Amino acid sequence: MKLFDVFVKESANKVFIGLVTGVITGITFSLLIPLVLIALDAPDAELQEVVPETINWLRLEVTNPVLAVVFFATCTFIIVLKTFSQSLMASVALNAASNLRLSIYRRINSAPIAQIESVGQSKLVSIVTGDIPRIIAGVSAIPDLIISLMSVLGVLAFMAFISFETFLFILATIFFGLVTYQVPLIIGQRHYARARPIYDKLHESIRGIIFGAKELKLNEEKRETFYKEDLESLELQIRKKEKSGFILMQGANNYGDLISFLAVGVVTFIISNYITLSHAQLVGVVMALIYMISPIHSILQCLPLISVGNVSMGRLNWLLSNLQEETLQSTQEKAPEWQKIHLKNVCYDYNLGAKGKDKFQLGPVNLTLSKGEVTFIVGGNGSGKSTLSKMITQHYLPSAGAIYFDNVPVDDANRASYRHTITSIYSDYYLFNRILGYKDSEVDTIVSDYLLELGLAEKVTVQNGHFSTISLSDGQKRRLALLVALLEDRELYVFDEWAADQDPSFKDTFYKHYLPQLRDQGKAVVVITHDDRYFDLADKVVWMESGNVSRISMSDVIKTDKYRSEDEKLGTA
Ligand SMILES: Nc1ncnc2c1ncn2[C@@H]1O[C@H](COP(=O)(O)OP(=O)(O)OP(=O)(O)O)[C@@H](O)[C@H]1O
Repeated sequence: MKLFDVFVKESANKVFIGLVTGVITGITFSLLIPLVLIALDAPDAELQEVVPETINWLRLEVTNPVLAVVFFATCTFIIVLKTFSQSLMASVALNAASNLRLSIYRRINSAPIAQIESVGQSKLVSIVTGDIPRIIAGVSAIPDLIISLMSVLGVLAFMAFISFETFLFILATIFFGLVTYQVPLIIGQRHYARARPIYDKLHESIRGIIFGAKELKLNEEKRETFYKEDLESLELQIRKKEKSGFILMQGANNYGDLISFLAVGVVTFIISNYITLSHAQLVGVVMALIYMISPIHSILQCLPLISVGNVSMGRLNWLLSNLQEETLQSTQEKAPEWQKIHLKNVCYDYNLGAKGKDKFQLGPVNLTLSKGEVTFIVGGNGSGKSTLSKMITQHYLPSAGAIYFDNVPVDDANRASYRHTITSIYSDYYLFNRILGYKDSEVDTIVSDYLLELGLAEKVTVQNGHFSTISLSDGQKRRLALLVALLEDRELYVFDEWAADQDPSFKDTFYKHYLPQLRDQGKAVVVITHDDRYFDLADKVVWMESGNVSRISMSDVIKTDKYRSEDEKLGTA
């Protein structure tokens, strides 16, 4: 997609009307010049007989009143028409810009999690906050460019009318000016374009300085190294590239501003030696050229914006091709009732095609999860617990094998419906400051009860579904996330190390109260945990090792193991 397509696709009709009115404005503008020339030079003899040459109007002496009225009426007409044309084009540009932003939000919203993770947060943020505004600026410059182009075309038409040969000379001069203007402009833009990938790295470093502030604060050497190598050096690279880009572009702009005068010089000093022009014709051409300074200046102002916008458009196109929409069917349909989830030879590959230590393959995993059952997934760091759970919650799609809800395989046609039966709290969960999907105060009472139950009532209140604050401790935030999950009342619950930062008493409450409660309500519950003290509370424990399920223990075995190990401890005591 090109920048201009974004603009035209928004409303081709309006763009066409804007173009036509732009042309009329340009041509009308050119008509002012002969009017002035006539008034200055050769008042019409017949006109003089009918109308006195000078009249008194509001104590002002007005020469050639008929021409004066025509002149000011034309000026008013131009102002009205130009404003109309600009407003029309600007409204198309603003709509295009806003719709573009909305489509990006929608695309991110509907992209598969794996693709969002693979693009990376920094690049995503850099494109949304850096490139989109540049694209918007580029799109917004298109109307000005078009209207100014039309004005220039109108004036050129007027010149062709005065003297076609002169017009050809001027056209050649302007063409030469515009071509030579492009050289520094293109080099300048290259410098800007080279700065963009450095911005991506800088965004990552900025995240480091904000989110790693605590770590850096405690180690002067680390802080200095990070500052120098990851911030200062990138800033210096960006500064260098942008400075040279700016100087070249500024030089190009100044040169561009003089293109019209260049033409004036050519007409005054050169063309007059080759083509015979009357004094009136010469004055007319020079006036027209001087008038062209403003639209040419505007064109040259717009061109860099449009071209920088095009660079950003390239990055956006890259993002769009790497962030595809999931081909899911509408979520309106309710998923069929289910009792069990079966994972059959399910595999997942990060970095498909990668080799060696970059490659992690999960599976093939065979596993059954049941409603009314609490399943713990346990294992060492990096063994694949979260990856497995993200497949269970339908965030990652298996690269091989299939997941069945009872006997129904999950596919694009029903995935959205099954997702509606699932809720999860991952370790990188995001806590919204309100309860989404509920209207007004209908949830306030039930949320207030939960806040009391979760020990948060003194910290947080709720009004019309909005939490009074989410500036809470890590453990408290997780309790609020648990509240939201409980409120959703889904059929499958997945908790990824939810209890990791809870105090001992609440950890106990989670394992001994909430998990059994969810099981008694007939929910399927999956808990990723390292809390081996509570393993015996699970109905099933799935042990992961290097991306594979190494063992599945049922509750009676876990309990026997636990008592055996406690006996052993007592025996050795
Ligand atoms: N977004 C990702 N892109 C590429 N590889 C990834 C990604 N996320 C995880 N991995 C790799 O997959 C492997 C398993 O990660 P996973 O998060 O599933 O482990 P885990 O058992 O949950 O670990 P932990 O107990 O530390 O949370 C790791 O080796 C990791 O490097």
